[in-house]
Amino acid sequence: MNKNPSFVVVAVDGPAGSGKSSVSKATARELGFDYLDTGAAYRGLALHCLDRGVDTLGPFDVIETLPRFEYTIGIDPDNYFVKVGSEIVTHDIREPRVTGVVSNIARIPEVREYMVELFRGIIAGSDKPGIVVEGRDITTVVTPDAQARILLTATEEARMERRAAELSGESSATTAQQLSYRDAQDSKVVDFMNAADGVITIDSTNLDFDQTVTAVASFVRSSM
Ligand SMILES: Nc1ncnc2c1ncn2[C@@H]1O[C@H](COP(=O)(O)OP(=O)(O)OP(=O)(O)O)[C@@H](O)[C@H]1O
Ligand SMILES: Nc1ccn([C@@H]2O[C@H](COP(=O)(O)O)[C@@H](O)[C@H]2O)c(=O)n1
Repeated sequence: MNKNPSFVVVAVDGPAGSGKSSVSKATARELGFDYLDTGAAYRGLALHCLDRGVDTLGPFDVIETLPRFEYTIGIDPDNYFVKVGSEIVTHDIREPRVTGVVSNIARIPEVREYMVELFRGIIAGSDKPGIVVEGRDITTVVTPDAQARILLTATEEARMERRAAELSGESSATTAQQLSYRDAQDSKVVDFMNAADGVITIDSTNLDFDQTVTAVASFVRSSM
C-alpha cells in the first residue's frame, strides 16, 4: 500500500503488441505518474535463467533461482531501465531468445506469486501522485482495487502490423509468429482477452497512437 492516501493506480492489461507499454508510458508522462512495466520482470527472470543454463521448462530449477534474482526497474517514464544484479539488461530482455521462453516461466505459480509481491512493493514505493501499471494480470490479480482498470486491445492483425512496422524482413515474420504463440501460451494462465467486471475495454484497432493515449488518459481523469 502506498503511503499517499490519494495515490492513484491505473491498471492496464492486454495481449502482446496491443500497445500496453508505449501507451502506458505516454499516459504516465501526461498525468505526471510513474510507469511500471511488469512484463520486464518476467523477461528479466527468463534472461537470468538462460544466462545460468537453467531449463525454463523445469519449474523447480526456476523456483530455485528466485532467491538470487536481484531485480531493479526504473519507474520514471523518462528514465526507464531494467537491471538484473549489477547488469543493465533493458535491451537484452527484448531479444527473441528471451521472448521465446518467457511464457515458460510465467506459468509457474510460485513465480507469479513472487512477481505479484515484487510489483506491489514497487507500487508502494512510488513518490508520484500515481502509477500506471501494465501487464496481463494487473486488473485482476496485482491491483484489482485500482481506481482505473483498462483492457487495451486491438485485433491480432493490427498488432502484428504494428510489430512488423518496427522490424524488417525475416525478423518481422518471426516476431508475428511469436506474438500469437505467446498469447496462446499466456492465455492458458491468465485471461487478458476478456475484461473482468469493472474493467473498461479500449480497442485501439482504429485509433492512432495519440488518440489511444488520449482515450486512456481521459478515462483515468474521469475515474479519479
Ligand atoms: N494505437 C496505436 N496505433 C498505432 N501504433 C500503435 C498504437 N499503440 C501502440 N502502437 C505501436 O505498436 C507497437 C507495439 O506496442 P507496445 O510495444 O507498446 O505493445 P505491448 O502491448 O507492450 O507489447 P508486448 O506485450 O509484446 O510488450 C509499438 O510500435 C507502438 O508504438
Ligand atoms: N503481468 C504480466 C506481465 C507479463 N507476463 C509474462 O511476461 C511476458 C512478457 O511480457 P511483455 O508485456 O513484456 O510482452 C508475457 O508474454 C507473459 O508471459 C505475465 O505473465 N504477467
